[in-house]
Amino acid sequence: MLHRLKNDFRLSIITLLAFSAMVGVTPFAILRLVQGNSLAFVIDVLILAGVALATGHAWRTGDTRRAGLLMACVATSGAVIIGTLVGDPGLFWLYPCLVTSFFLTPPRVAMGINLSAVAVMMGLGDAFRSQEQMWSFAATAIVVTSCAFVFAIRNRDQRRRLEHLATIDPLTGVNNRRSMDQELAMAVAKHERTGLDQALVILDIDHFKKINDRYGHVVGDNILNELVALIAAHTRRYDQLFRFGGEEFVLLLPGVGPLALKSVVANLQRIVRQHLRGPGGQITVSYGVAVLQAGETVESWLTRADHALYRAKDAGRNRVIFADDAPRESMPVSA
Ligand SMILES: Nc1nc2c(ncn2[C@@H]2O[C@H](COP(=O)(O)OP(=O)(O)OP(=O)(O)O)[C@@H](O)[C@H]2O)c(=O)[nH]1
Repeated sequence: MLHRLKNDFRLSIITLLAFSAMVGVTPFAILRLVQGNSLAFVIDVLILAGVALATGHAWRTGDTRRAGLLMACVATSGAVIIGTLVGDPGLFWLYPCLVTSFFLTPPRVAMGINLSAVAVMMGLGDAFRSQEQMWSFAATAIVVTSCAFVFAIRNRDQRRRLEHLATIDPLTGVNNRRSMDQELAMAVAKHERTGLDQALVILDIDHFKKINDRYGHVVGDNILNELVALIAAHTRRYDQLFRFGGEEFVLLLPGVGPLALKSVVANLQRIVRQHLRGPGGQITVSYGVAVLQAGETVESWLTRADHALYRAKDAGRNRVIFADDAPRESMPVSA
Protein backbone atom coordinates (compact mmCIF):
# COMPACT_ATOMS: atom_id res chain seq x y z
CA MET A 1 0.00 0.00 0.00
CA LEU A 2 2.77 2.43 0.98
CA HIS A 3 4.66 1.43 -2.17
CA ARG A 4 1.64 2.39 -4.34
CA LEU A 5 1.24 5.70 -2.53
CA LYS A 6 4.93 6.47 -3.00
CA ASN A 7 4.99 5.62 -6.71
CA ASP A 8 1.64 6.95 -7.90
CA PHE A 9 1.37 10.72 -7.40
CA ARG A 10 -2.29 11.02 -8.40
CA LEU A 11 -3.32 8.09 -6.21
CA SER A 12 -1.58 9.69 -3.22
CA ILE A 13 -3.34 13.02 -3.92
CA ILE A 14 -6.73 11.29 -4.27
CA THR A 15 -6.16 9.44 -0.98
CA LEU A 16 -4.99 12.58 0.82
CA LEU A 17 -7.97 14.59 -0.44
CA ALA A 18 -10.37 11.79 0.50
CA PHE A 19 -8.93 11.75 4.01
CA SER A 20 -9.12 15.59 4.25
CA ALA A 21 -12.70 15.55 2.92
CA MET A 22 -13.75 12.96 5.53
CA VAL A 23 -12.11 14.94 8.34
CA GLY A 24 -13.17 18.37 7.02
CA VAL A 25 -16.70 17.72 5.75
CA THR A 26 -18.05 15.23 8.34
CA PRO A 27 -18.28 17.81 11.21
CA PHE A 28 -20.15 20.21 8.91
CA ALA A 29 -22.53 17.47 7.81
CA ILE A 30 -23.32 16.84 11.50
CA LEU A 31 -23.69 20.60 12.09
CA ARG A 32 -26.19 20.92 9.21
CA LEU A 33 -28.16 17.99 10.64
CA VAL A 34 -28.22 19.60 14.10
CA GLN A 35 -29.27 22.93 12.54
CA GLY A 36 -32.11 21.16 10.76
CA ASN A 37 -30.73 21.95 7.28
CA SER A 38 -31.43 18.48 5.96
CA LEU A 39 -30.82 19.38 2.29
CA ALA A 40 -27.28 20.64 3.06
CA PHE A 41 -26.76 17.51 5.21
CA VAL A 42 -27.77 15.25 2.30
CA ILE A 43 -25.45 17.15 -0.06
CA ASP A 44 -22.53 16.73 2.38
CA VAL A 45 -23.26 13.01 2.64
CA LEU A 46 -23.41 12.72 -1.17
CA ILE A 47 -20.04 14.53 -1.46
CA LEU A 48 -18.50 12.10 1.03
CA ALA A 49 -20.05 9.15 -0.82
CA GLY A 50 -18.74 10.44 -4.19
CA VAL A 51 -15.25 10.96 -2.76
CA ALA A 52 -15.28 7.46 -1.20
CA LEU A 53 -16.47 5.96 -4.51
CA ALA A 54 -13.72 7.71 -6.52
CA THR A 55 -11.03 6.70 -4.01
CA GLY A 56 -12.21 3.09 -3.94
CA HIS A 57 -12.22 2.99 -7.76
CA ALA A 58 -8.67 4.40 -7.89
CA TRP A 59 -7.34 1.83 -5.42
CA ARG A 60 -9.22 -1.08 -6.95
CA THR A 61 -8.52 -0.47 -10.65
CA GLY A 62 -5.48 1.84 -10.64
CA ASP A 63 -7.47 4.10 -12.99
CA THR A 64 -6.61 7.39 -11.27
CA ARG A 65 -7.50 9.45 -14.36
CA ARG A 66 -11.22 8.70 -14.16
CA ALA A 67 -11.22 8.63 -10.35
CA GLY A 68 -9.53 12.07 -10.29
CA LEU A 69 -12.07 13.48 -12.75
CA LEU A 70 -14.98 12.07 -10.72
CA MET A 71 -13.53 13.46 -7.49
CA ALA A 72 -12.94 16.93 -8.96
CA CYS A 73 -16.50 17.04 -10.35
CA VAL A 74 -18.07 15.78 -7.10
CA ALA A 75 -16.07 18.20 -4.94
CA THR A 76 -16.69 21.32 -7.07
CA SER A 77 -20.37 20.61 -7.68
CA GLY A 78 -20.79 19.88 -3.95
CA ALA A 79 -19.10 23.18 -3.09
CA VAL A 80 -21.32 25.05 -5.57
CA ILE A 81 -24.51 23.53 -4.12
CA ILE A 82 -23.41 24.10 -0.50
CA GLY A 83 -22.42 27.71 -1.33
CA THR A 84 -25.81 28.29 -2.94
CA LEU A 85 -27.68 26.72 0.00
CA VAL A 86 -25.86 28.24 2.98
CA GLY A 87 -24.44 31.46 1.46
CA ASP A 88 -21.27 33.09 2.87
CA PRO A 89 -19.89 30.24 5.01
CA GLY A 90 -20.34 27.78 2.15
CA LEU A 91 -18.57 30.02 -0.39
CA PHE A 92 -15.14 29.38 1.10
CA TRP A 93 -15.34 25.67 0.28
CA LEU A 94 -15.03 26.39 -3.41
CA TYR A 95 -11.47 27.75 -3.08
CA PRO A 96 -9.74 24.49 -2.03
CA CYS A 97 -11.76 22.72 -4.74
CA LEU A 98 -10.52 25.22 -7.38
CA VAL A 99 -6.91 24.40 -6.48
CA THR A 100 -7.24 20.65 -6.01
CA SER A 101 -8.94 20.11 -9.37
CA PHE A 102 -5.49 20.84 -10.88
CA PHE A 103 -4.00 17.98 -8.86
CA LEU A 104 -6.76 15.61 -9.92
CA THR A 105 -7.21 16.32 -13.65
CA PRO A 106 -5.15 17.73 -16.57
CA PRO A 107 -4.80 21.56 -16.51
CA ARG A 108 -7.31 22.31 -19.28
CA VAL A 109 -9.95 19.99 -17.79
CA ALA A 110 -9.45 21.58 -14.35
CA MET A 111 -9.78 25.03 -15.91
CA GLY A 112 -13.08 23.98 -17.54
CA ILE A 113 -14.45 22.50 -14.29
CA ASN A 114 -13.49 25.61 -12.30
CA LEU A 115 -14.88 28.17 -14.75
CA SER A 116 -18.12 26.19 -15.04
CA ALA A 117 -18.42 26.11 -11.22
CA VAL A 118 -17.89 29.88 -10.97
CA ALA A 119 -20.35 30.55 -13.82
CA VAL A 120 -23.04 28.29 -12.30
CA MET A 121 -22.62 29.91 -8.89
CA MET A 122 -22.93 33.40 -10.39
CA GLY A 123 -25.86 32.33 -12.57
CA LEU A 124 -27.78 30.98 -9.57
CA GLY A 125 -26.79 34.09 -7.57
CA ASP A 126 -28.32 32.78 -4.31
CA ALA A 127 -24.97 32.51 -2.55
CA PHE A 128 -24.30 36.26 -2.65
CA ARG A 129 -25.58 39.10 -0.48
CA SER A 130 -24.77 41.79 -3.05
CA GLN A 131 -23.53 42.33 -6.62
CA GLU A 132 -20.24 43.59 -5.19
CA GLN A 133 -19.74 40.35 -3.23
CA MET A 134 -20.56 38.30 -6.32
CA TRP A 135 -18.04 40.11 -8.51
CA SER A 136 -15.38 39.97 -5.77
CA PHE A 137 -15.97 36.23 -5.58
CA ALA A 138 -15.69 35.89 -9.38
CA ALA A 139 -12.48 37.94 -9.52
CA THR A 140 -10.76 36.05 -6.67
CA ALA A 141 -11.88 32.65 -7.98
CA ILE A 142 -10.52 33.49 -11.44
CA VAL A 143 -7.20 34.71 -10.00
CA VAL A 144 -6.85 31.47 -8.00
CA THR A 145 -7.75 29.36 -11.06
CA SER A 146 -5.39 31.26 -13.40
CA CYS A 147 -2.43 30.99 -11.01
CA ALA A 148 -3.09 27.28 -10.43
CA PHE A 149 -3.41 26.78 -14.22
CA VAL A 150 -0.05 28.44 -14.96
CA PHE A 151 1.58 26.46 -12.16
CA ALA A 152 0.07 23.17 -13.38
CA ILE A 153 1.18 23.80 -17.00
CA ARG A 154 4.74 24.62 -15.92
CA ASN A 155 4.79 21.60 -13.68
CA ARG A 156 3.57 19.33 -16.51
CA ASP A 157 6.15 20.74 -18.96
CA GLN A 158 8.97 20.23 -16.47
CA ARG A 159 7.84 16.68 -15.78
CA ARG A 160 7.77 15.96 -19.53
CA ARG A 161 11.25 17.44 -19.93
CA LEU A 162 12.56 15.30 -17.08
CA GLU A 163 10.93 12.22 -18.58
CA HIS A 164 12.56 13.08 -21.93
CA LEU A 165 15.98 13.50 -20.31
CA ALA A 166 15.55 10.24 -18.42
CA THR A 167 14.57 8.17 -21.46
CA ILE A 168 16.38 9.64 -24.50
CA ASP A 169 20.01 9.15 -25.48
CA PRO A 170 21.34 12.72 -25.91
CA LEU A 171 23.74 11.92 -28.79
CA THR A 172 21.48 9.97 -31.14
CA GLY A 173 18.02 11.00 -29.90
CA VAL A 174 16.82 7.39 -29.68
CA ASN A 175 15.46 5.80 -26.51
CA ASN A 176 18.06 4.83 -23.95
CA ARG A 177 18.57 1.61 -22.03
CA ARG A 178 16.28 2.59 -19.16
CA SER A 179 13.43 3.09 -21.63
CA MET A 180 14.39 -0.17 -23.37
CA ASP A 181 13.98 -2.14 -20.13
CA GLN A 182 10.42 -0.82 -19.78
CA GLU A 183 9.48 -1.42 -23.42
CA LEU A 184 10.89 -4.96 -23.48
CA ALA A 185 8.96 -5.79 -20.30
CA MET A 186 5.81 -4.46 -21.99
CA ALA A 187 6.54 -6.47 -25.14
CA VAL A 188 6.87 -9.67 -23.07
CA ALA A 189 3.60 -8.88 -21.24
CA LYS A 190 1.83 -8.24 -24.56
CA HIS A 191 3.17 -11.49 -26.00
CA GLU A 192 1.82 -13.39 -22.98
CA ARG A 193 -1.56 -11.66 -23.25
CA THR A 194 -2.14 -11.66 -27.00
CA GLY A 195 0.47 -14.02 -28.48
CA LEU A 196 1.83 -11.19 -30.71
CA ASP A 197 5.25 -12.13 -32.17
CA GLN A 198 8.12 -10.06 -30.80
CA ALA A 199 11.62 -10.05 -32.25
CA LEU A 200 14.75 -8.37 -31.04
CA VAL A 201 17.84 -7.43 -33.06
CA ILE A 202 21.08 -6.31 -31.40
CA LEU A 203 23.31 -4.35 -33.81
CA ASP A 204 26.93 -3.61 -33.05
CA ILE A 205 29.27 -1.58 -35.28
CA ASP A 206 32.42 -3.55 -36.11
CA HIS A 207 35.84 -2.28 -35.03
CA PHE A 208 34.37 0.99 -33.84
CA LYS A 209 37.32 1.58 -31.51
CA LYS A 210 39.65 1.65 -34.52
CA ILE A 211 37.41 4.22 -36.25
CA ASN A 212 37.47 6.42 -33.15
CA ASP A 213 41.22 6.01 -32.71
CA ARG A 214 41.97 6.74 -36.36
CA TYR A 215 39.52 9.53 -37.18
CA GLY A 216 38.47 10.90 -33.79
CA HIS A 217 35.35 10.77 -31.63
CA VAL A 218 33.46 13.38 -33.67
CA VAL A 219 33.63 11.10 -36.71
CA GLY A 220 32.59 8.17 -34.48
CA ASP A 221 29.61 10.19 -33.21
CA ASN A 222 28.56 11.02 -36.78
CA ILE A 223 28.66 7.35 -37.73
CA LEU A 224 26.44 6.46 -34.76
CA ASN A 225 23.96 9.13 -35.88
CA GLU A 226 24.06 7.93 -39.48
CA LEU A 227 23.34 4.37 -38.43
CA VAL A 228 20.38 5.56 -36.35
CA ALA A 229 19.06 7.65 -39.26
CA LEU A 230 19.35 4.68 -41.65
CA ILE A 231 17.51 2.34 -39.30
CA ALA A 232 14.81 4.95 -38.55
CA ALA A 233 14.25 5.52 -42.27
CA HIS A 234 13.90 1.82 -43.07
CA THR A 235 11.82 0.47 -40.21
CA ARG A 236 8.11 0.77 -39.42
CA ARG A 237 6.56 3.41 -37.17
CA TYR A 238 5.93 0.91 -34.37
CA ASP A 239 9.41 -0.65 -34.47
CA GLN A 240 11.52 0.81 -31.68
CA LEU A 241 15.25 1.49 -31.61
CA PHE A 242 17.21 1.81 -28.36
CA ARG A 243 20.83 2.63 -27.65
CA PHE A 244 21.99 -0.32 -25.60
CA GLY A 245 25.36 1.29 -24.86
CA GLY A 246 28.42 2.55 -26.79
CA GLU A 247 28.12 1.42 -30.41
CA GLU A 248 25.45 -1.17 -29.66
CA PHE A 249 21.73 -0.73 -30.49
CA VAL A 250 18.63 -2.84 -29.91
CA LEU A 251 15.78 -2.91 -32.40
CA LEU A 252 12.43 -4.22 -31.16
CA LEU A 253 10.19 -5.53 -33.95
CA PRO A 254 6.64 -6.28 -32.79
CA GLY A 255 4.35 -8.39 -34.96
CA VAL A 256 7.15 -9.88 -37.09
CA GLY A 257 6.99 -13.66 -37.14
CA PRO A 258 10.05 -15.94 -37.50
CA LEU A 259 9.59 -16.29 -41.29
CA ALA A 260 9.18 -12.56 -42.11
CA LEU A 261 11.98 -11.74 -39.70
CA LYS A 262 14.68 -13.24 -41.94
CA SER A 263 13.79 -10.96 -44.85
CA VAL A 264 13.29 -7.90 -42.60
CA VAL A 265 16.76 -8.32 -41.11
CA ALA A 266 18.33 -9.16 -44.47
CA ASN A 267 16.82 -5.96 -45.89
CA LEU A 268 18.15 -3.90 -42.99
CA GLN A 269 21.57 -5.47 -43.39
CA ARG A 270 21.54 -4.62 -47.12
CA ILE A 271 20.58 -0.98 -46.50
CA VAL A 272 23.25 -0.50 -43.82
CA ARG A 273 25.87 -2.21 -45.97
CA GLN A 274 25.07 0.03 -48.95
CA HIS A 275 24.89 3.34 -47.09
CA LEU A 276 26.96 3.33 -43.89
CA ARG A 277 30.28 4.93 -44.77
CA GLY A 278 33.14 6.51 -42.84
CA PRO A 279 36.27 8.37 -44.00
CA GLY A 280 37.94 4.97 -44.55
CA GLY A 281 35.07 3.57 -46.64
CA GLN A 282 32.42 0.99 -45.77
CA ILE A 283 31.55 0.44 -42.12
CA THR A 284 30.22 -2.98 -41.19
CA VAL A 285 27.78 -4.06 -38.53
CA SER A 286 27.16 -7.39 -36.77
CA TYR A 287 23.66 -8.53 -35.78
CA GLY A 288 22.28 -10.93 -33.14
CA VAL A 289 18.59 -11.77 -33.52
CA ALA A 290 16.19 -13.53 -31.13
CA VAL A 291 12.46 -14.20 -31.39
CA LEU A 292 10.67 -14.09 -28.02
CA GLN A 293 9.68 -17.59 -26.93
CA ALA A 294 6.63 -18.58 -24.89
CA GLY A 295 7.16 -18.05 -21.16
CA GLU A 296 10.54 -16.37 -21.70
CA THR A 297 11.78 -13.48 -19.53
CA VAL A 298 13.31 -10.23 -20.84
CA GLU A 299 16.71 -11.24 -19.43
CA SER A 300 16.77 -14.58 -21.21
CA TRP A 301 15.50 -13.03 -24.49
CA LEU A 302 18.22 -10.36 -24.41
CA THR A 303 20.87 -12.88 -23.43
CA ARG A 304 20.02 -15.11 -26.40
CA ALA A 305 20.23 -12.15 -28.79
CA ASP A 306 23.50 -11.07 -27.17
CA HIS A 307 25.00 -14.57 -27.52
CA ALA A 308 23.96 -14.55 -31.19
CA LEU A 309 25.77 -11.22 -31.60
CA TYR A 310 28.92 -12.65 -29.99
CA ARG A 311 28.77 -15.56 -32.40
CA ALA A 312 28.49 -13.10 -35.30
CA LYS A 313 31.60 -11.30 -34.02
CA ASP A 314 33.46 -14.58 -33.49
CA ALA A 315 32.54 -15.80 -36.96
CA GLY A 316 34.30 -12.79 -38.53
CA ARG A 317 31.80 -9.90 -37.98
CA ASN A 318 29.67 -8.23 -40.69
CA ARG A 319 26.93 -10.87 -40.46
CA VAL A 320 23.57 -11.79 -38.96
CA ILE A 321 23.18 -14.69 -36.52
CA PHE A 322 19.78 -15.90 -35.34
CA ALA A 323 19.70 -17.21 -31.77
CA ASP A 324 19.34 -21.00 -31.59
CA ASP A 325 20.24 -21.38 -35.30
CA ALA A 326 23.06 -23.70 -36.25
CA PRO A 327 26.25 -21.79 -37.25
CA ARG A 328 25.84 -22.66 -40.94
CA GLU A 329 22.57 -20.68 -41.03
CA SER A 330 24.24 -17.36 -40.34
CA MET A 331 23.86 -14.70 -43.04
CA PRO A 332 27.31 -13.40 -44.00
CA VAL A 333 27.58 -10.45 -46.34
CA SER A 334 27.97 -11.45 -49.94
CA ALA A 335 29.13 -8.14 -51.44
N1 LIG B 1 32.50 8.32 -30.86
C1 LIG B 1 31.93 7.62 -29.87
N2 LIG B 1 32.50 6.47 -29.45
C2 LIG B 1 31.93 5.75 -28.47
C3 LIG B 1 30.75 6.18 -27.85
N3 LIG B 1 30.42 5.27 -26.91
C4 LIG B 1 31.34 4.31 -26.94
N4 LIG B 1 32.28 4.59 -27.89
C5 LIG B 1 33.47 3.85 -28.26
O1 LIG B 1 33.11 2.61 -28.85
C6 LIG B 1 34.26 1.78 -28.80
C7 LIG B 1 33.79 0.36 -28.57
O2 LIG B 1 34.92 -0.46 -28.67
P1 LIG B 1 34.87 -2.01 -28.49
O3 LIG B 1 33.87 -2.38 -27.42
O4 LIG B 1 36.28 -2.49 -28.30
O5 LIG B 1 34.24 -2.56 -29.81
P2 LIG B 1 34.77 -2.50 -31.31
O6 LIG B 1 36.06 -1.77 -31.46
O7 LIG B 1 33.64 -2.03 -32.15
O8 LIG B 1 35.05 -4.02 -31.60
P3 LIG B 1 34.02 -5.13 -32.02
O9 LIG B 1 32.69 -4.75 -31.43
O10 LIG B 1 34.53 -6.37 -31.43
O11 LIG B 1 33.97 -5.16 -33.51
C8 LIG B 1 35.16 2.32 -27.71
O12 LIG B 1 36.31 2.87 -28.30
C9 LIG B 1 34.32 3.43 -27.09
O13 LIG B 1 35.13 4.52 -26.65
C10 LIG B 1 30.17 7.42 -28.30
O14 LIG B 1 29.14 7.88 -27.81
N5 LIG B 1 30.80 8.10 -29.31
